[in-house]
Order: sequence, then structure tokens, then C-alpha cells
Amino acid sequence: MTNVIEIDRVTKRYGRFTAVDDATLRVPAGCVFALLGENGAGKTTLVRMLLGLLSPDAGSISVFGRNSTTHGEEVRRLLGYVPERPTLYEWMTAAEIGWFTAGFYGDGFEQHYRNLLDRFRVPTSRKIGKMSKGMRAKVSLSLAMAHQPRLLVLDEPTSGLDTLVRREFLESMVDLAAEGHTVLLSSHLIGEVERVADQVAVVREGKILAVDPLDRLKLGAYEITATMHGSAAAPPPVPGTLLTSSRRGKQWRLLVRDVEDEGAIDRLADLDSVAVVDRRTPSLEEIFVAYMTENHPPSANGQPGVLQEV
Ligand SMILES: Nc1ncnc2c1ncn2[C@@H]1O[C@H](COP(=O)(O)OP(=O)(O)OP(=O)(O)O)[C@@H](O)[C@H]1O
Repeated sequence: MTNVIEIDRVTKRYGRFTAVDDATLRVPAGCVFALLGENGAGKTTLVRMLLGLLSPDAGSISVFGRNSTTHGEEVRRLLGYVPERPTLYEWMTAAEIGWFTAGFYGDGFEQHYRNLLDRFRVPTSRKIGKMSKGMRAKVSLSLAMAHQPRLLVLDEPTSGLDTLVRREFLESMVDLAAEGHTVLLSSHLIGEVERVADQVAVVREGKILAVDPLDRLKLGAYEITATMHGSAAAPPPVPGTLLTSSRRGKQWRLLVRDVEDEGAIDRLADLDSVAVVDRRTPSLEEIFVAYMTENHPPSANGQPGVLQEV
């Protein structure tokens, strides 16, 4: 599978603060790829480097095989970008801003733009300054999509939007990926990511902690509750990769992932130290919280993270 984006060992510092720390990532063509991380994780910094608007201090980024730092203009022409807070000319109408932007792109832009406005039910004659937040966001998305880019980059695109507009946004992303386009979505909203993403990179404090197809992240994950015979007993040796562990009295709660054989969990009950074992599938939110609260080493080379026991 070809990669649309290749990020290789990229670091970005603001003064002495490291916002992106040795990040490596591959975004394959034709998927919705989510950068999932809390506020301040470094997502926007990564996106701005990808667009060639910021230069990395170390490492390199290529988009469609072009170096973002040296060929930023070319890269920006090839993709569509929806920033977190779109800046649009307030005095223009939706139609005028389309006509204006069409000057930077080839034939067909304006027609596609108008079709998108129509699809999102944005009145073409309304001035941007008189639009609601959701309507502005739809104009911004229509502008980004109108030249039919093979890659659409969206930085927290639905923040502050109501449920219906958010749903329309997310649906259009899924549609785009189905048509073979690639969508890179930065978000801190687990529900949003869970709904649309094919692949997820978990970002924390500038580091990529894990990169996985969404279903793989959830499929091999379990919360194991092991009741021990003695209250001082150590947790049983669980299969897979341990994400978090906590103890209350005789009971250990262990969140694991990458478990290939769930029978191995049930067999923990055969151990002399274990009285009862229970297991359930955790939500993506619980897995994400585990990553956000524990001290995990970053994943290597954009591959799924290998995590230490805690
Ligand atoms: N120009 C800057 N100068 C100094 N520090 C910055 C600058 N831009 C961002 N930062 C810091 O870098 C870190 C990463 O910021 P960034 O905006 O990339 O995170 P984010 O994951 O996009 O967060 P959010 O979801 O809140 O937008 C934050 O701690 C932020 O305060």
C-alpha cells in the first residue's frame, strides 16, 4: 500500500519546550487516519509541519513524495486543509469567497464548491460575517474539498459545532475515504475518532505512543479482573501487553491489549494464586485514557506501540 504521508523522526521545539518529539508515522492512501490526543499533545504542530508552515528541528516529512519543508507550496496546493479556527474574509459572501479562491485552482473548482455549499445547505448570498460557526465551518470544508484533493487534512474540524453539523462533517470524511481519498483528522474526541477512523495514532506530549487500525486497537484489548487468594499477592502474569494495573484489596484490574488468545485469560484461573478471573472488552475511551495516564514509551517507526508493564 502506498503512503500518502511519511513522517520520519520529526522533532519540533518552541524554545526549550519540545512540542513534537521524535515522531514517526505512515499514513496509507484511502483511509481516514486520526491523530488522537489531548489538548496540547502536539497535533497542530505536526499538522503545520506537514503543510510546510513550520519547519521541523529534526527529521523530515513528505506528502505525496514531496518534502513539506522544501516544497511546502506544492504540498499545500495538492491537499485540502481545514484549520481549527478558519480565517475567512468576513465581508465576502459564500459565493464570492468561492470565486476568489477559484483563482488559485484549476477549472471546475467553483462548480464543485457550489455543489458542496448546496449539499451542506449553505446560502450562497450570505456574508461570512453573518454566518453561524457551523455554517462557516461548512464553507471552510467546501473550500478545502472543492479542488478534489487526494488528501484532506482537518485539524479539530468539529470543535464547537453542534451534533448535526458534526455528523455531516464526519459523514463527508467517510464518503471521501470510500472514494479513495485520504483524510487526516486531528481530534481529542474519542467518540468522533471511533466513528470514522480506520487508523489511529495516539499522541501524548509530542510522542506517538501507538499506531493501529481502530479495530485492532479494540479487538485484542481486555479488562481483566483477577481476585487473588491473598491481598498482598502480585498480579497474575497476563497475556498481551499490559497498559494499566490497579489493585483494590484482593482484586487486580488489569487493562491489556494485543491478546491473541482470550483463552489464555481464562486459564489464569488455574493458577494457585488466583481465585476468580473475569474479563470484558474495554471501550476505546478506556484504552485511550490508559495511554494518557500511564508512562508508556513511544512506538517505534510508526509501528504499533510496544508498551512496558506498569
Ligand atoms: N508558537 C508556539 N510557541 C510556544 N509554544 C507553543 C507554540 N505553539 C504551540 N505551543 C505549545 O506546544 C504544545 C503543542 O501545541 P499544539 O497546538 O501542537 O497541540 P494540539 O495537540 O494541537 O493541542 P490543541 O488540541 O489544544 O490544539 C502546547 O503545549 C502548546 O502550548
